[in-house]
Formats: sequence, structure tokens, C-alpha cells
Amino acid sequence: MVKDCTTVWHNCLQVIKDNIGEQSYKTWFEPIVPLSLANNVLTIQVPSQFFYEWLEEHYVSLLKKVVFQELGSEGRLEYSIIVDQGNDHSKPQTVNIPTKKVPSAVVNSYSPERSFLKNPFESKAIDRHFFNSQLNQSYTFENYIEGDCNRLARSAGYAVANKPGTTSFNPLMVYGGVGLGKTHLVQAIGNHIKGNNPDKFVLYVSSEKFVNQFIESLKTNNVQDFANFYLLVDILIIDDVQFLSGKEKTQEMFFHIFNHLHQSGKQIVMTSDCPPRDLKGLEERLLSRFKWGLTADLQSPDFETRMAIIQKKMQSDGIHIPDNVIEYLAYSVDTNVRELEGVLISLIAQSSLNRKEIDLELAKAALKHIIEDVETEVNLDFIQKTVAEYFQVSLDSLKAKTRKKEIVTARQVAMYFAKEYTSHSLKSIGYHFGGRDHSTVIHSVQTVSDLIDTDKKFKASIQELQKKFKVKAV
Ligand SMILES: Nc1ncnc2c1ncn2[C@@H]1O[C@H](COP(=O)(O)OP(=O)(O)OP(=O)(O)O)[C@@H](O)[C@H]1O
Repeated sequence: MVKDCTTVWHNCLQVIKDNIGEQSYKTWFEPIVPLSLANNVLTIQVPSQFFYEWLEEHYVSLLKKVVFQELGSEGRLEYSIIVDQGNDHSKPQTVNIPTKKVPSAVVNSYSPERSFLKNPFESKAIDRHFFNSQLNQSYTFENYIEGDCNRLARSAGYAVANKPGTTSFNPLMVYGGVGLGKTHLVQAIGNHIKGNNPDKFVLYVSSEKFVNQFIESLKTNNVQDFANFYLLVDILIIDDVQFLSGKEKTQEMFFHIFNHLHQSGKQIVMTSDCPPRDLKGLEERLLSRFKWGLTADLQSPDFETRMAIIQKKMQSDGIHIPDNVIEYLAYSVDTNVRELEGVLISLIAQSSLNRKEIDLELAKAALKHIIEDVETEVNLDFIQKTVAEYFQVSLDSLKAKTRKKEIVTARQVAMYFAKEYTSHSLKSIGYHFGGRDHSTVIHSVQTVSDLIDTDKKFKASIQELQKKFKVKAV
């Protein structure tokens, strides 16, 4: 059958999509246009020189593999670069990237999910060299930043990775909200085990794929082969088990696989978007087994962890970002790590496409499209709100007459910051704190300054608050 460039590129994209993050896929692969396929040379068009360089630096081995997969050892990839965007006379410039023959072991360990799905349990005696663990090698412990938000899950994961099947953490169940690093962590476990024990059958599978494979095996009368395949696995990592909800037959099959693996001392690692007790539509006997080992949650990362994640990503991409920009991003994107990564990628892309250094101005512009409520100015309202939240007192109490100690402290701190970060006069500050006079403000500022000099714990609190204001005030 003669292949055309669109089909070939489409097939390549299917594999690429499964192996990189969604945001990276959207940014770096969706804009590519397949142009031609002749003599086993696939030509793709990329929007700029920078784009081409980025692909080459970050994705060249992936591209080589997919091209090899589609076109064989003679296959080659060529980039056509739009030299001057927006100019009608722009000429494509062609860069050749010969795809070298990749050793078959590498290709097999990377074989696309499609082929795994098509015939996942082809042979009962799996050839270890041909077994595809479905692991993304970029997910490691080394690039998984530890913080209060993930300490238990990470330590348990690390223990399991070093002694699979022999700790009491079997199964290990990691749960948490969207984009908090569940997949990264469990794949890091798989990669670590694989690195230390190349002969172990480590398998990562999403629950969705597990369900699809099972349905397929029912259709094709291959249920026994399906079961046999999973019973051979040494370390089963199954992602998003909430997806099994309501699928009774699949749950029954999973129950048998689980029991067999567990009894044989094989390690099971699972993720879910909620704790087992909140998993609806799952059989009780399965839920009770989920609780046999250890259940550990992932929380949203705090400010310091977000800073460390950005620093690590930048370091591994060899990109420098000024500290104030890192602080700004870490402060502004506090939802989840995936979103944080998305912002970083678009910031880097904008900096390169516009040939501008990454600075605060660019970061603010980049974030505008993504985050709606970034406050750019430190005003009195913001200070009062932030300080009240920090000291866990009500906003109204800052303006009220009450003399309770914790409220007085919060009020004095808020006045201190109002003096430091706004242009309000002492009189105006007093007015906004329930009509107090300017001498009360002077006294508050002085008290806070004295405490900073004499009380270490208090000083640390002030510094923590300061970070929030500094980032916004720049
Ligand atoms: N602690 C961390 N250190 C470094 N990178 C992290 C950390 N946590 C998450 N990430 C990164 O954030 C992105 C999203 O993580 P991941 O896909 O593992 O989240 P998830 O919890 O599985 O999300 P979902 O619920 O959508 O399946 C990944 O690129 C991952 O590398």
C-alpha cells in the first residue's frame, strides 16, 4: 500500500501524543504541517528556525523513532522552515535530519501503544527484550521535586522502587487532584525498578487502556490470553483506577489479576483521583484490597516547591530565567504542576518567537491569557486580605475596635506593609483601619520593626508575607 504524508504523520503523532505532555504536544506538534513523502523522506513544515531547533534539541530521538517505526530504516525526516512569517515571499528552508537506524531493542522498548493494543498478549512466554513497559523515561525520581505536598507518597514510592513486592506498601495507592504528579511518580517507580532490574516485567497501563484491552479480548475470544499476559507481570502500575468504576466485568478480571500478583509477591502500584473510600462504583472486595498496603495523597505544591519545580525544569532545559520571574510564576500559578509547566512552555516559546529576553514584563504578558485574576498591584485591600488570611483572622476584625492579641498583631502587620508598599499617607492608612489616627499607625510600624529585630519566628512570618507582596509589587 502506498503511504501518503498525511497518514504517516498522523500515525507518528499518535505515538508522540502518548509520550509527551499535552501542553508540549499542543505547542510543538500541532503547528507542524506534513508537506510531502517521497523516496521514504517525510517532509514536515515548522513555523520558524527556533521551532526547528527546539524540536531538534528536545524531541529528535522521539522523532527518529517514530519515523523509523513508520518508514523503516531507510526513512528520513526533513524539516521545511518558514523563514519569514507574515511575508508572502517566504521561502521554506529545508534541513535534513537523517534518521539513523535505531537498534531493534530500542525500538521494541518504545514500540507504539497501538501495536501493544492490537496484540498485547501475542505470546504466553513473553520475550523480555520485546516487552514494552509503556514507561515514559523522562519521568524519574531525580526530576521529581519533593515538598510537603508529596513527601509521604514520594518516600513510599521510593521504598517500593527499591524493594518491589517486599515492603508493606503493597499495593501502593497514590491519589490526588488533576496534574499533581501521580503519573510522574508511579512511572518514576517503574523506571527505577527497570533500571535496577532489567529482567523484571514492569508494566504501566492506564485503567482506560486496561478496560479497552479487556473488551477487545472479549470480542476476539482471547480472555484467557489477556489474563495470562497480566499474570506474568512482576510490577503492575495501573493509573487512574477510578476509571474502572461501574465496569463490573473488568473489575472481576482485575480482582483475579490483583489477587494472583499479590499472592505471588508481585508489586502493584495504583493511582486514583480520590482516596479509596470515595471511589464510587467499585466493588467492596476490590476497595478493601486497595487499602491493604499504603494509601498516600498528593497535595497542591506550596510556593517553595513550585519555585523548585520551575528551577529544575529550567535547569534541565538549559534556560535561564531571572529569580524575580520565577517568583512571579510560582506565586501566580498555584493550581497544579501541569498548568505551571504550560505557562513555562508558552513563556519560553514567546521569548524565542519574539526574540525577547525572559523578563517580568514578558512573563506578565504570557500569563495574561492563562490566568485571569493576577493582581498586578499591591493595594490596601490586597494587603489586608493577605495578612488576615495569613493570621487566620477575619478581614472585618482588622478594622474593628477589638484588642484581642492576635488581631492586634495582624492589624499592626497590615499597617506596616501598607506603609511599606503603598503610597497612602499615615492618615489615610489609619482611616482604612477603622478610622484610627496617624499616631496609631506610627506606633504599629515601630512595634513591627522592633519585633523583626528581636523575634526570629516573627521575622520569618514577615518574610513569608513579604514574598507575596514583593512579587506583586514589581
Ligand atoms: N513534584 C514534581 N516535580 C516535578 N515535576 C512534577 C511534579 N509533580 C508534577 N510534575 C509534572 O507535572 C506534570 C503533570 O504531572 P502528572 O501527569 O504526573 O499529573 P497527574 O496527577 O497524573 O495528572 P492527571 O490527574 O491529569 O492524570 C508532569 O509533566 C510532571 O512531570
